[in-house]
Amino acid sequence: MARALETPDPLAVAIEPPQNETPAERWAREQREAHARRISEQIDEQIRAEKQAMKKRRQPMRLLLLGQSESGKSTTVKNFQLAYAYDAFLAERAAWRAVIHLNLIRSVNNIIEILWKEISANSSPTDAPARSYTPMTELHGALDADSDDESEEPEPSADPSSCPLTESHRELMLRLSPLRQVQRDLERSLGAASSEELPTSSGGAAPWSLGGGGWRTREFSVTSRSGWKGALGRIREVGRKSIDSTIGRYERRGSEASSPSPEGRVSSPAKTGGGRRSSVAARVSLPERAVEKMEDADIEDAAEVIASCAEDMSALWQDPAVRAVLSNRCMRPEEGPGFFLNDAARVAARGYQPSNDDVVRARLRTMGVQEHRIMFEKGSDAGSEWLIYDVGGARSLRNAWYPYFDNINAIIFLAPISCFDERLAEDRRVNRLQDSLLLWKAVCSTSLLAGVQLILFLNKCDLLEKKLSRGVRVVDYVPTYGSKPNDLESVTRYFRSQFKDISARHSPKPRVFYSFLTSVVVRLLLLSA
Ligand SMILES: Nc1nc2c(ncn2[C@@H]2O[C@H](COP(=O)(O)OP(=O)(O)OP(=O)(O)O)[C@@H](O)[C@H]2O)c(=O)[nH]1
Ligand SMILES: [Mg+2]
Repeated sequence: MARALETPDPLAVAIEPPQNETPAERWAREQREAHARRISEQIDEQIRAEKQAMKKRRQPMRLLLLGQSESGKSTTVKNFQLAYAYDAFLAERAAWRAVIHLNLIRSVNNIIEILWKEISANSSPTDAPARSYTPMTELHGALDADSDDESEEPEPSADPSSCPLTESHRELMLRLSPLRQVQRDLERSLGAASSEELPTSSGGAAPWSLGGGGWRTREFSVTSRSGWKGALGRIREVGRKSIDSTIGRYERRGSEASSPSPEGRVSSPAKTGGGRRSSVAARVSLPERAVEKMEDADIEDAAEVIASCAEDMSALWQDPAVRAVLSNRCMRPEEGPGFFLNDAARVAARGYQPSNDDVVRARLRTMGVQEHRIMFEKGSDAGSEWLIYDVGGARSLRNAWYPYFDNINAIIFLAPISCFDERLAEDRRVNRLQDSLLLWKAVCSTSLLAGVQLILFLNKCDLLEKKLSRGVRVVDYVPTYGSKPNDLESVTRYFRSQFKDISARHSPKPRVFYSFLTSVVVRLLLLSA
């Protein structure tokens, strides 16, 4: 033990300065030691930074998509999935078939509504169809921004000779009448998101900014795998049924719900049950199903009826007289969401499987907030995870946004700038562009988002370009536009400056303004930055 204490510490011996060290040697040694210390500290710092970065990388990037209804939020998510989570996209692709079918037949039914209205307006009171017409919410027509007139369709002249529709058009429409019931069945199957009706809202553009309703918990949250996709994902191969009996069921339902009486009149849904059926609609008579709940097999039934109507649907859309009626009423269904009539033959065909583009173009309203998890498989972000929150943009759904403002890294705000001449579906008094600007202002000024990066997508530039080239004048709806040229470049520059100005004036602290001109329906096409 005593020997051990007498032994010098080998470490101290190793680092002690050499004996007989001259001042110059000492200075050089100290320089060397200081340099080694600096290097060591640098290495420590580097290790610390790498650890931090790794920790950060494990934290998912949280991205929130905001914007009014039909601004393109869900379409943007589909684009992200296509680019970065293709396997997940593929897994869900087949489930979109029913949505696309619903989109297709909704266009057909809406057009038929207009045609009946045209016939009714040009008929004498005795042979006018006795029915009430549901408002068109999906077709985009011209609007007068300053007008308080709530009517959506210009009334045609009441001159019977001016009506281009003939008896053969009536027959075509009657043959397609089973699609009304198919629409109802698919809507029931797909749930509230597929309904055309939305509660009107008195909450303004940004209800959370009014206080009170903004502090709700995430009660509306649903994940991307729940809801209708889950239900449709369970669809299994069902035994093929007799096409005739399937069509017969729908013809019976359709005839009772809305097909014309033998005099060619259309009975209102309230008048179902009585009366004789037309020769077209009553080929097969089957007992009414007791249970109305849609099952997997019913979706297949709907697909069969749609397939049997494929030719008639194409004929309706290609018909010059039908186009003339739509055009007279300033109706452009082809510019509305979820328009598939140009592809009716393909989409309605038996065995149809949606393509990637079909899925991107399909329209299904988002209810509540959907969470999408994307794991980057390649590129500089490989291994990192993104959580994308896609919200329902209708005014009545915006209260659910506020809880998602917390702990978010970035927001993509979509403003559809082609909508400068359209009204909000939830509140017909409000111009859609005006609603987007109000919403943008509320988002910019929300203090909880003061440190969050906002990225603005001025979307639907493809539709804007079409509209402008048709001669729709921005100044007629946005008087402050003045006499500037009515071309894409000038219009987008003006709209962008409006959004930029709001960001600069209403952000609680300075933030960089990032904006892009986009047409997300054509693969998140960034037209310019
Ligand atoms: N032509 C064109 N259509 C677009 C564009 N972006 C979206 N759409 C279409 O507009 C419709 C509505 O788009 P969605 O992405 O469902 O809109 P959303 O913002 O999610 O709407 P909500 O879920 O109601 O809030 C879809 O049918 C899209 O295909 C675009 O840039 N150009
Ligand atoms: Mg959506």
